[in-house]
Amino acid sequence: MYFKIALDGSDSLKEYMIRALKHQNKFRELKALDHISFDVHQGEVVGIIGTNGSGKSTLLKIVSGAMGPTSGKVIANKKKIQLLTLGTGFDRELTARENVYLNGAIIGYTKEYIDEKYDEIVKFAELEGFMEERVKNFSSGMVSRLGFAIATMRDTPDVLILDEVLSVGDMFFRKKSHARIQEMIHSGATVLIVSHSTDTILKNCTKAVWIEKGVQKMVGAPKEVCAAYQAYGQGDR
Ligand SMILES: Nc1ncnc2c1ncn2[C@@H]1O[C@H](COP(=O)(O)OP(=O)(O)OP(=O)(O)O)[C@@H](O)[C@H]1O
Repeated sequence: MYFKIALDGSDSLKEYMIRALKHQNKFRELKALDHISFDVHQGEVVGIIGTNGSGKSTLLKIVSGAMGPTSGKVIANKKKIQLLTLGTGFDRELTARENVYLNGAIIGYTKEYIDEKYDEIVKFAELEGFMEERVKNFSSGMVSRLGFAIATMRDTPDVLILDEVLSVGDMFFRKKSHARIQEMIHSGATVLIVSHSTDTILKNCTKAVWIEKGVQKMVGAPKEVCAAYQAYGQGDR
């Protein structure tokens, strides 16, 4: 997977467009993922680890179909895959209530579905009494709780992809969100989890994939893969 990175960044979209028309924009290519290949069987819970910028989120976006790879392919039933990331699709100028509808629509819920689930979402996020407040006045924990409640309110899909959603909120909310994710995992879904916590991988996963700087370093039992990753982190990188 290649990304085009601008070499001399424009300060505004207007400047970018003018440069584009004059063919003045210069780019370099960044290889974000290189020859990644692994199988995931039904019911497996696969943990993906790697240091910052290794390509984990890019991989999840490709698997979910949110992004097309430059080359290679993902063989999966795309209709039944759900990517769960937090913090996308919030407008801080809108109220929390408005954001439930906006964020829900982005995820693909209908208005009727959100109407039906609204009270449940507010209760799970523990934001009763705050829903008419603008989100810009919320703490980051409150925003994350709302995002988590919206994203996990639907029935579990066949393939569930979780991008760093297990470290949300304070310790009490984290316990609750962990239980919700466990429920989804144990409902028989195939799950892909990105996490920086090897503890999370060891507790939840049946297989682990370690990706480092876009390259697949290891695929195997979580215990072995996490041990190799930790040894790498402690040594010279
Ligand atoms: N849309 C994009 N355009 C350009 N470069 C991108 C884009 N998305 C990701 N990248 C680059 O691709 C590389 C991999 O990014 P990615 O977000 O997949 O890593 P990650 O392993 O999920 O990182 P982190 O652990 O920090 O969340 C990074 O160098 C990043 O800057």
